[in-house]
Parts: sequence; C-alpha cells; structure tokens
Amino acid sequence: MSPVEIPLGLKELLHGYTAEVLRLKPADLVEFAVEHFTRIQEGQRKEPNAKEGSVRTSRSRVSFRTHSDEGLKDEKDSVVESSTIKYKRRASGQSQKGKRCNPSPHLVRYHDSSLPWIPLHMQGLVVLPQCYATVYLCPTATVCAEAYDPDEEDDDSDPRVVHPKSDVQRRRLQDACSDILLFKTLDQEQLSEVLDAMFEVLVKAQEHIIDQGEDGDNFYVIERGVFDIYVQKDGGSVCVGKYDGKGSFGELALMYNTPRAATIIASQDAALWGLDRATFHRLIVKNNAKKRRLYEAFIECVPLLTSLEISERMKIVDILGARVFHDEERIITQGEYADCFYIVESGEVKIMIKSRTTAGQLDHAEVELARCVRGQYFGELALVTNQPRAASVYAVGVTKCLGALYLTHCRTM
Ligand SMILES: Nc1ncnc2c1ncn2[C@@H]1O[C@@H]2COP(=O)(O)O[C@H]2[C@H]1O
Repeated sequence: MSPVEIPLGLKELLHGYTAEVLRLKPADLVEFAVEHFTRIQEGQRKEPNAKEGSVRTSRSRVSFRTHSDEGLKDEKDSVVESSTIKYKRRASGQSQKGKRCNPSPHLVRYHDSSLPWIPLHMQGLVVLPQCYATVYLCPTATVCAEAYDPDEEDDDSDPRVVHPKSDVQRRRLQDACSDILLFKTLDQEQLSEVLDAMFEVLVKAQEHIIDQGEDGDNFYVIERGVFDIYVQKDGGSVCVGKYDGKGSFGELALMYNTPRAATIIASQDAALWGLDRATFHRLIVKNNAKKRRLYEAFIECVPLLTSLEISERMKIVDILGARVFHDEERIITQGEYADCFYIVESGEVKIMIKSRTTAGQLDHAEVELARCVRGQYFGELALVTNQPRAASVYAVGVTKCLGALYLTHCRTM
C-alpha cells in the first residue's frame, strides 16, 4: 500500500478551522465551516500571488494615523513609585532628538476604533491558524504602509542611561530578567547596558501600569505580583489574560511606535523593572537585525512558516528569543497562563498531561501525549483558546527552542 500523501496546506487549514471553533464556539459547525472556508477562498482570490495550499490573509487598503505629542520627563531614580509612572511618558511619534518617527509603522487597525491596533507582523503570522483567522475575519483592516526601519533611527549617540542599583537590587533584577525572551539574543555588553538602564517601579494594587491607546514610554519586566490584561472589545473592557509573577509587557508600542494595545492593571501590590523607550530602541529593536541573520536559515526550514514570504518570516524572527533547556527541564507548566509559543530549534520535547482520577480530580501522574522535534511548534493552544496551559512540556536532552511572545496579542482580536 502506498503511503498516504497529505496535501500541502491541509494541516494548516484544518488547524485554523479548529482553532476558530475553539475560540468562537459557533452553534452550527457546518455552517461555520462554510463561512470560514469561503472567507479563505475569497482572500486567496483577492491575492492572486498567494501560493497554492498556503493559508494567507488578504492585504487591504493603506492609511496613516498620527498621535498627539507629549513632553518628555527625565527618569533619575532607580526606584519609581507607581504614581509617578504616568508622568514619564515620552513623546509619541518623536525620537528623543525631536525627529518625527513614522506615524504608525507596521500597523493594522480595524475601522472600528474601539478595537486595538495590531502590529503588521501579525499578518506575517497568518500562517499560524489562530492568527490567520483572527486577521482574516476582519477584512476591513487598514494597513499603515510606512515601514519602520530601526536602522534609520539615528539614536546611537544618545547618552547611556544608568540607574544606580545596590547589589541586592541588581541580583533581583537579574533574576527577573533571566527568562525574558526579548533579552535572549543580546550579547553580554548589551545586556549589561539594558540592566544598567532599568529602574525599579513599585506598584500598588489596582494601579494602571499601561492604558490602552496611550503612547508607549517604557517596557516592563515583572519581578513580583499579578497583572491583569484588559483589551477594549465591543465597547467594553475585557480581561483577556494575566501575568502571574513573571514575564514582560509593553514592548509592542515601543517596537512599532503604536499606541498601547492593552491596559495592564496590578491586581495586588507588585514590583516591576522599567526600561525606557530610547534604550529599548537602541538595544532591543536594533538587535533584531542580528537575530535575522542568526535565524534566517532555520526559519526558512520551519514547515509551519514555509508559505510566508521572506519579509514576513523576518518579522517573525523579530519576535523570537532563543532558550536552551536541560534534560527534563519544564518548558511549559500545565495550568499556567500562556504568553508565548515555541518552535523547537534543536533537540526534542515531550508533551505530558496530568491524568484524572475516576472522580475527575487531577492526578499527579503525568502521561506522555506527544513529542516535537526540530521545526515543530508547541504551546500555541492555550493562546488560541485563551485557557491555561492544557499540558506540560519538558525537554528531552538539551533542547533549544525559539519562543515567540506575540501570539498572546492575537487572542484579543
Ligand atoms: N492580548 C493582548 N493584546 C495586546 N497587548 C497585550 C495582550 N496581552 C498582553 N499584552 C501586552 O500589553 C501591552 C500593552 O502595551 P503595548 O501595546 O506596548 O504591549 C502590550 C503587550 O506587551
């Protein structure tokens, strides 16, 4: 018997449909399937260059948006009370030297202004079914075409920002930053410059760290505390997830010079480390060029991404961070909130789920569900369903994974 040949794109199509069913929970699956696949077909017709079998979004009209400017205040202390955060905004649409930046580069927004902006690179992620459906379902999206080029930003001569820290503070900061994906490809000197520039922010319960629609001032790394994520949807504010004691947020507005895409509120007293916009640009955004060189070849071979054009693949590289895990190290924990998915670069991972007792209680024994090897991805399901992680994932031997943060943003669309 000849082996079954799976047509190119079938997996993505079915995965996309499944993801949308999980996300939107339609009453009539067949009717939903007809609508879903009709939209895909229409999208492919609109974009005649789309490769056969590939799952793509339709490109749409081009428009620009500008933001109001605001004054810039200095940050001098290494500890900042949360009440002062709001006064540290830097001018939106302006570089530190007063030069006007591109108004809304790499940006897609629905015509309905109550909905958040999504970075254009989300369109690059359309091959990922959940994002594909998300962007595609909004065919009226407008694209701001002016490309943001970090190399154009002439900020190399900006003074180095240093917030002095005690040894204890420095250690706490290093711990908080040890898992931050966006810092993973920095070299030692760049990382130490970033750490020097970071300042501690003490936050009270219910404080707004970021408000959706505002200009981006800082990037934040969580040291402790829980933070709820709210996004404007259908005229109301919807809690779409939370950060529980770790992680980072606030990178989108700085990377793409867009208004804040979500509101972040501390649900208890908490501590953060902030990184100012200029340093974030100079070190993190510019480092993307290095990442592109590093991962270009690998990303080309990832089946999940093969239907993307080179420029789209490169946008995915921008949001990747590499992490090495040791044998049996847990990469994802069942029950935790999700903020990223992973692609295996080398090695292997096993996906383990806690079994249930006959009474339906979670047992502590774990059962192996599947394994992923180079080029395969995992950890996307919780982002699609907006549920806690359904299983744990462990490294089998030394394993290197590329984590991508931004899928979290698709959940809200
Ligand atoms: N679902 C989400 N949509 C948008 N932003 C999110 C979401 N989840 C977490 N965030 C974070 O919330 C931050 C709000 O500010 P930024 O847009 O700069 O960057 C955003 C992300 O880091």
